[in-house]
Amino acid sequence: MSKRQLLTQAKRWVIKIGSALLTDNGKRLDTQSMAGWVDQIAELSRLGHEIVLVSSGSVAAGMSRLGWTARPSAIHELQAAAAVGQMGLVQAYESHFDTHGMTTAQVLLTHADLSDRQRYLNARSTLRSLLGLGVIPVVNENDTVVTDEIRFGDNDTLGALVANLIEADLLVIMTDQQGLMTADPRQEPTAELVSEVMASDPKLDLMASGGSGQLGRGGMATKLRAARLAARSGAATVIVGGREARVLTRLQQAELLGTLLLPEHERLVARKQWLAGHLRTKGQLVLDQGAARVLRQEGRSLLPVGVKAVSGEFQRGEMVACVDENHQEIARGLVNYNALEAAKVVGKPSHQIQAILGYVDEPELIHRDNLVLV
Ligand SMILES: Nc1ncnc2c1ncn2[C@@H]1O[C@H](COP(=O)(O)OP(=O)(O)O)[C@@H](O)[C@H]1O
Ligand SMILES: N[C@@H](CCC(=O)OP(=O)(O)O)C(=O)O
Repeated sequence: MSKRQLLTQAKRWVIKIGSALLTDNGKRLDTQSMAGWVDQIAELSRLGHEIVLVSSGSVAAGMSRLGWTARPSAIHELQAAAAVGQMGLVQAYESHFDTHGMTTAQVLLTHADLSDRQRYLNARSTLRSLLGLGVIPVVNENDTVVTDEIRFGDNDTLGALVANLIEADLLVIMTDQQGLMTADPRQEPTAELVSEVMASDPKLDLMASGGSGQLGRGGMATKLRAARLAARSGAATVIVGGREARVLTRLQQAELLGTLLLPEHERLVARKQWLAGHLRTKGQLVLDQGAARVLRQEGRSLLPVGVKAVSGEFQRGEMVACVDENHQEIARGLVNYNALEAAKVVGKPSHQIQAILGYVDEPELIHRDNLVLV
């Protein structure tokens, strides 16, 4: 199977569109191109792919609405432009998606949001709910409250963080070059396109060391870093020229476009390695014999009904150990309920969670994707 078949099979895509591409010479939003990408995203969605769009362009759109011709350097002016421009940006997406009968949602995030556990979980469940509802989330940085990000314009990293957050299979970074080239094509006209490579390959650092274009901020270095970040949760990345005709649908058909950066491990393996190695356990769940057996032998999710006792203090999303009746550890995983809630629902069938807690987040205590056997 060609590696490009990965793209046809990738269920969940994060598509990042950079400033360099979105703005018509930095003067205004290129709404005609935006309409073209929206048409393709609508097509991908009809084919069963789930899409989160990460779109830059608020600063440039704001500059044009405010009648500014040069990008300001003062942070508060950039933030003001972004606040004005974000309105135009989401308006343009909303109206184009509407022609396909599709609904969009605006999600503004900061890197700090994603490093706070509770906010991370909230962002994750919001995005998952939106995808479940068939809505297209349109994500940008919350420029009103950030400083460095707006200065370095690093939506590439945001795209990768979103890919990690929703466990995407694929991150597509659309930019103004055809992909990652052997050198910055603005300086080296003979530079050639790299078609397929492992994201971790050290020789890429030198290739991507050139700066950015006039309008973009991050250049290739942030795109490479984003691909490596996405690879940590097992997602592949494609860096591709967004001006190429029907670029997204052609990628979906496994056509050789742009640069494919591959992860070392497939998504679930990468995620489980990360789970196993990175988190401390905050509590324990004692399983009955049946639950211990299905976890060990069939790799299934852990339901509350198979748990006899809960100990420790843990929050939703934290790591707990699953032990058998002899206190032998079987597995560990990220728990869907906090210690108090878990204590109330253990031993009970999942359909009773609603009646016991007054709400239900998930039917499992630990989903199998979040569970590693030890
Ligand atoms: N090896 C490379 N291959 C392709 N582009 C490169 C490379 N090194 C640096 N660049 C520069 O990166 C720019 C794209 O990044 P950037 O301007 O930040 O765009 P965006 O707004 O899409 O994030 C290109 O226009 C190019 O000048
Ligand atoms: N959030 C800001 C800046 C983001 C930005 O420029 O990022 P990038 O497209 O990666 O260079 C905006 O929407 O203009």
